[in-house]
Amino acid sequence: MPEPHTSFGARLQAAMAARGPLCVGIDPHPGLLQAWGLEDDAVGLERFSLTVLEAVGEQAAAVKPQVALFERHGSRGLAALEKVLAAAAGAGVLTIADAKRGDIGSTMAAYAQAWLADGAPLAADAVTLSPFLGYESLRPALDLAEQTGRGVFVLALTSNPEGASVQHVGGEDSVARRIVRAAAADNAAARDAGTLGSVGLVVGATVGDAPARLGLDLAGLNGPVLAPGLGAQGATGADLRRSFGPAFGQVLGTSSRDILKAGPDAAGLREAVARTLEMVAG
Ligand SMILES: O=c1ccn([C@@H]2O[C@H](COP(=O)(O)O)[C@@H](O)[C@H]2O)c(=O)[nH]1
Repeated sequence: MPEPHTSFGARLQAAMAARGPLCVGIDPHPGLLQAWGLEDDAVGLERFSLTVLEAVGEQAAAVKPQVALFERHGSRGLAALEKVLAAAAGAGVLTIADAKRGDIGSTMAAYAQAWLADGAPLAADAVTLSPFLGYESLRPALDLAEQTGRGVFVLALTSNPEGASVQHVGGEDSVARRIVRAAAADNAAARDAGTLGSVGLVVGATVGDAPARLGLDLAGLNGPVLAPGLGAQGATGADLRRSFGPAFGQVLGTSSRDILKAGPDAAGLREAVARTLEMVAG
């Protein structure tokens, strides 16, 4: 019989307890590549990403490669991403592929295979998903993540101001609230087992009082909350505490550009992560 997996929720919970509640984004923007003296090509992407991983992998609870910035280089960019994901796995650093996938169920199964199957070239520890086709359309990914000990982060309240025009709709029964409720139901077994569930949500660090105004029970989610928006988008550690209240302990803050601009010097990157961690943990 195959060994049972330790769930993503449990692994992330342990990493956050050991290293602090910070995820470092690996976003190789063309401007950053140039500032680091790298070419805007697959070699540059790989060098950039491995530099980040080697410098700060041990400080972060997870790293989050932004898939779009690899995809813009086609197959060579994706080959670079495969190497980065493999290097992180080898170094024991959890990876969240920020791919924001979502599709009708039959095709969703293929996206799930791509990011969450054992042995898949692009397998990460978790992937971000978009529930715009309906939360249940994500079921193939939710099921495969559970089978393989991986996780997902479903967009609920995104960090961009335009997100409100969809996510806040519905008053008492807002779109965001439905997503939170559905994810909490999927984490019920983990709650009963006393661990953090593997179905996480994305709620931006920039959303202010929206979680309270919309009545989101994020503490009841019993899963991790990935909170992008720190630094470059203007959010602070104090914003996280204000927005998430009793769910603050589940929050994994994430920052990309604000940390990455300190590279390529490894000491500079480490200092930027330490400063961000201090701001988040308070
Ligand atoms: O609501 C969301 C969901 C994802 N993101 C992603 O996080 C990083 C943020 O980068 P910064 O440089 O720290 O602003 C980026 O990859 C986004 O696609 C988000 O910002 N908001």
